[in-house]
Amino acid sequence: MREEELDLLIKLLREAAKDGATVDLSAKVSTLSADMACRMILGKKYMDQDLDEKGFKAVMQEAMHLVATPNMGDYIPYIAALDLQGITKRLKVNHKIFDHFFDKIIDEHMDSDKGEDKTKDFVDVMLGFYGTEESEYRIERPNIKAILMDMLAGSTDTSATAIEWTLSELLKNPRVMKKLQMELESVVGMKRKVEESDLEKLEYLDMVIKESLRLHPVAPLLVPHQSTEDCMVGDFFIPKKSRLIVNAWAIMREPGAWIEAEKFWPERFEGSNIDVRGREFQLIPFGSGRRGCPGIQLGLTVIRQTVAQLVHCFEWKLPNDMMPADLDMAEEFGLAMPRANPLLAIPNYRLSLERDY
Ligand code: HEM
Repeated sequence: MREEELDLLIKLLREAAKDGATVDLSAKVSTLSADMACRMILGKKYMDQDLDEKGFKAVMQEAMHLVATPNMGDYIPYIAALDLQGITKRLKVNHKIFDHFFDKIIDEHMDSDKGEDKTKDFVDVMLGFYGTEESEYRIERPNIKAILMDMLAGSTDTSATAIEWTLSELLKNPRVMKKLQMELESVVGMKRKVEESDLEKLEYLDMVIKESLRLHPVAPLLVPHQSTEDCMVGDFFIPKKSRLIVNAWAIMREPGAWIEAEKFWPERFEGSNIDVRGREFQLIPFGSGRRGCPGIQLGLTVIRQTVAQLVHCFEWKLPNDMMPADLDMAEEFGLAMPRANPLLAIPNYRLSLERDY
């Protein structure tokens, strides 16, 4: 189903390429990522209006923004009830929108055909444990909704943000774009599209994505953690129950840990065993340890497959004869850190397929 969704996007971009049109890549990738996530988690695609008139992306980004905004009430508990920044009020409105949406999805799944040969999606699996007395895993409707929220929030904005930053860096660095296209030409060839099974052979692609996640971590401050016991970190005493915020963005640009830390230079990973799984603390785009990201494998597959396909199928240039060096790379604040301004580019189809897809 991931392949089907990506094929739809490629088809749309081929039409744009015929007209020489400029494409809003940020919007296209965001829709792709939301559609993939909905199909994998909820079993089908939902239209923007199914959630709210503002649309899926806007409502999800509002949630991300609100949970990342420092709330004075967390630090001065006796003013929390006053909700001086209006965060609680806005979160309640946002929560209601998701709550109705998830109720609708659960009801649809409960009413749908339970035939033996029906392919089960993630919601069906959870409903298998719903209210049962027999299983040790018993979950109720609020648990299902919370898990759905985690899965959707974890998988939509994150992959889309990582893809838009990688494409931005490639457009800003034509040398790297060319080198990646040459790797794709030699591994995949110009007569077919990239398959998921090609990904493990694409070593330069892997370095490009690592380098992009290093400079543009999707969750720059990870997710707030709390210490379960008193401990020492270096010379610092951290009391039990402290809120801990890890500045992954700063760690991954730390000049003591990286040569020319600000430079986009994928070759730094050549022959290096530093990976993104949080075993080496200088590269932690998915966090580390027991509360590290559980969706890492899926996230990496979606990013690799999408970037590889877009770069293999099309030449890209910036609109209005903009020079690569002039591409703006401003960041937007939130739990996730997308581009502040959409990435616009003009595609030009470059494959000569043996068969049309
Ligand atoms: C590019 C893709 C992704 C990136 C960069 C990413 C990044 C992260 C980061 C940095 C954290 C916090 C880790 C920490 O604080 O140590 C996290 C947590 C989490 N991620 Fe991801 N993620 C991605 C994709 C996904 C996907 C596809 C899913 C689910 C399908 C997912 C589900 C989660 C969940 C549930 C948590 C919370 C884990 C916990 O608190 O125990 N993520 N992710």
